[in-house]
Amino acid sequence: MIEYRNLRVALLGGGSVGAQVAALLLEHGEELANRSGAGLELVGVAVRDLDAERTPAIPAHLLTTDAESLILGADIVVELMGGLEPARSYILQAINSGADVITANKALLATHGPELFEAAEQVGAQLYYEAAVGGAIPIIRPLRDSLAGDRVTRILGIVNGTTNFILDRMDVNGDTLENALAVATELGYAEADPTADIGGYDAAQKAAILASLAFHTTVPLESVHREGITEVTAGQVDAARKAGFVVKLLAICERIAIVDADGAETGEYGVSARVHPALIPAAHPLAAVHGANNAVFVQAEAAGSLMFYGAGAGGLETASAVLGDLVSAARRHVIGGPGIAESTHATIEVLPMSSVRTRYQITLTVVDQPGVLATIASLFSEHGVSVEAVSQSVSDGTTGSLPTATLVIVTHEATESSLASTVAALGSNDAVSAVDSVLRVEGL
Ligand SMILES: NC(=O)C1=CN([C@@H]2O[C@H](COP(=O)(O)OP(=O)(O)OC[C@H]3O[C@@H](n4cnc5c(N)ncnc54)[C@H](O)[C@@H]3O)[C@@H](O)[C@H]2O)C=CC1
Ligand SMILES: N[C@@H](CC=O)C(=O)O
Ligand code: NA
Repeated sequence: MIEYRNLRVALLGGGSVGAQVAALLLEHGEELANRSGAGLELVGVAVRDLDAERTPAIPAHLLTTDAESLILGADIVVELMGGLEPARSYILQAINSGADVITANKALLATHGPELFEAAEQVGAQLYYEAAVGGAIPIIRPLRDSLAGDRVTRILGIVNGTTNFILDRMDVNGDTLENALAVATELGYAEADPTADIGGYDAAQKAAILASLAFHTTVPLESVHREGITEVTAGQVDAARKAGFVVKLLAICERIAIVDADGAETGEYGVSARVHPALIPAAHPLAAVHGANNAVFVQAEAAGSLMFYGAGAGGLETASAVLGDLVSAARRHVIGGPGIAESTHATIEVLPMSSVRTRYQITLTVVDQPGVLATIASLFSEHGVSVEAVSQSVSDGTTGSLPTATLVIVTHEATESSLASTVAALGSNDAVSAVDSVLRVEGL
């Protein structure tokens, strides 16, 4: 057996991901050393409760509640506790003591990423975070390295396993959001506070990370438009299926040409990042992403369209990405030299949601009488929204003594602001009994 220099690995957090990382490190130590050129010695696991049950179990002699002492003297610190504090302080402590850091903590990176990257750059350390987006799927390294010579134009992805699992169960099994969330939590997919998942916060954090990486800039979390799945109804999921669509929570990061007041392109670009439920055609590859899987489409000027697909959540699956980062960190230690700084040289304007253009499906209950369709169509055109398709079906209800009908309208691309004013005008028009649903349509 080859004798390698040992690197001391400190693990912070022994939960769904941490316990799996510890087990794989202990089990595959020799193989990892052969791949890295250095031994990866797990010197301890900082936990909150020494007696908590863990799957798989972590040997008791490795457990400690003293994270700060564990970090001292570590060559590599793996942060898998989650949350902003004390994770941020521990990572800064690790960096400032010369350790490389691996984290899966997208909440922390999306909130304090620039501070952490700056601290790492100052001391020549490296911060690795493959597990923070798309779980096991390699997506950070492809954006950071493989596509570093290309120009990314758009990312369209399913980046939250829990919400994809829930929407899938609502669609395929007719499950409720509450039931499906309980199962996702049991399976270790959900965040410690699952509001982060269903409220779209987790996906927004990932969108901020992806947009920053892809466009070589810093996209603050506050500028990511965020809507979760709590307003998605079983009726919408059902209607979508019947109309040949599925509802997915999407993260969309785009490079957008900036236009002047007359709509002419100025030659400048901005970026936008948004997370919201959207309809996608049933034949679209993203529609076939089931369960807690994730998929990220990347479009780049030279490469064209690429798709990254696989397990987006789950302790063991996510541990795979952490182990990959551990091997990278160990190889870097063997070679020596400073870490590679984050590429944020392009300071690009982050555009507001109002300037995003997309297509919409609007479902209305209207009074079923002659001339209504013409009234509705003229409302759309008055607000600069072009209608692509309208379908009408008889509804069971009445407004006063008048029968009602359901109209499903799909628009051509329009700006959010034009759509918002159209919806407001529809809502206050006498012919419209109710605006039942407004969903964006992607991937057509
Ligand atoms: N579970 C998953 O599928 C994925 C999780 N992640 C991220 O990985 C990280 C860990 O996630 P999970 O393992 O699922 O969380 P978890 O809640 O199962 O585990 C976190 C562990 O850290 C411990 N901990 C929290 N604060 C601590 C403190 N101050 N001192 C010592 N220990 C502390 C907790 O007791 C718990 O055992 C999070 O940042 C999460 O967002 C990323 C991708 C997928
Ligand atoms: N809670 C997250 C875990 C992975 O990032 C998810 O459901 O995707
Ligand atoms: Na990943």
